[in-house]
Amino acid sequence: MQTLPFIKMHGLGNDFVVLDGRAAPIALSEAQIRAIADRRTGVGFDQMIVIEPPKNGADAFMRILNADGGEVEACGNATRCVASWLSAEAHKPALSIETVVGTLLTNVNADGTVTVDMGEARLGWNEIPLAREMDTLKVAAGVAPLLEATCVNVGNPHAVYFVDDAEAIPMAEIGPRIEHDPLFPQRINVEAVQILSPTKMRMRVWERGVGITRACGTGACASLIAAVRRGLSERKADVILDGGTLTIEWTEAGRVLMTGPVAISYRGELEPAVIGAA
Ligand SMILES: N[C@@H](CCC[C@H](N)C(=O)O)C(=O)O
Repeated sequence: MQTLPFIKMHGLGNDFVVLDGRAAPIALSEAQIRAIADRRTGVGFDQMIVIEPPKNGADAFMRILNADGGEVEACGNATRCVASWLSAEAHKPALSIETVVGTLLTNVNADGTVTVDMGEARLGWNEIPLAREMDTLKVAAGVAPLLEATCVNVGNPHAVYFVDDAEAIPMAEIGPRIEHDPLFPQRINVEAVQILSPTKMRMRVWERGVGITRACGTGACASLIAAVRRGLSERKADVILDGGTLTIEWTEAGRVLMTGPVAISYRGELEPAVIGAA
């Protein structure tokens, strides 16, 4: 087995190993992904991204894998990172990137930040999905002090809890219990959100399949949408995460726009001993 080149990127500390599978397919088992995700013996990442040839005429397809090895539908920060990399390569700021749940439009802005149009949020109970019919605005589920969620699907599922003090929430303890609540048949990403003003909120996250991360783009989108639905926020606001700030807008037309910085940390090659660890 040969070495496998990768780029390590991050959006606000939400970090990614990005593999280029356009010229030759890359198929890794869940065990291999987990081995590469190991922060001591592998590289370490929140998500692994495999760029593949487009299936429907976009600029590229991106496959998204959580650190636990499971494939997921959406990752806002990784989409912005991939857009930045592919835009530089293609010498054009605007791209279309396919994912398993649809094609996303991206733009590298003049200041280097990247905006992604995450599409339309889904708010129906069976679109989150929840295990049984209920109003997704107020879902009685969770673990104290997170007891009533607003659920939003922005490609992936989120349970957003509004709190008085986000720093006081023991996310590492509560997050995994909510993630695995049977009400959420596909498990769920968990956000604790403190409203600071109608245009600013603080968000902490427990990511499905990963754990605590410094930022979650789709989580920031879900938080803004949940806050608008509850009358707590304007349609455009800054979401302050552990790793920095994303600007999120839910347009009147229903599109969800996310803007923020991206960075390349380093380029490297995965050794066969790591890839083959499984
Ligand atoms: N970090 C991401 C979300 C990654 C996927 C998530 N853990 C899930 O399982 O849905 C983002 O920036 O959106």
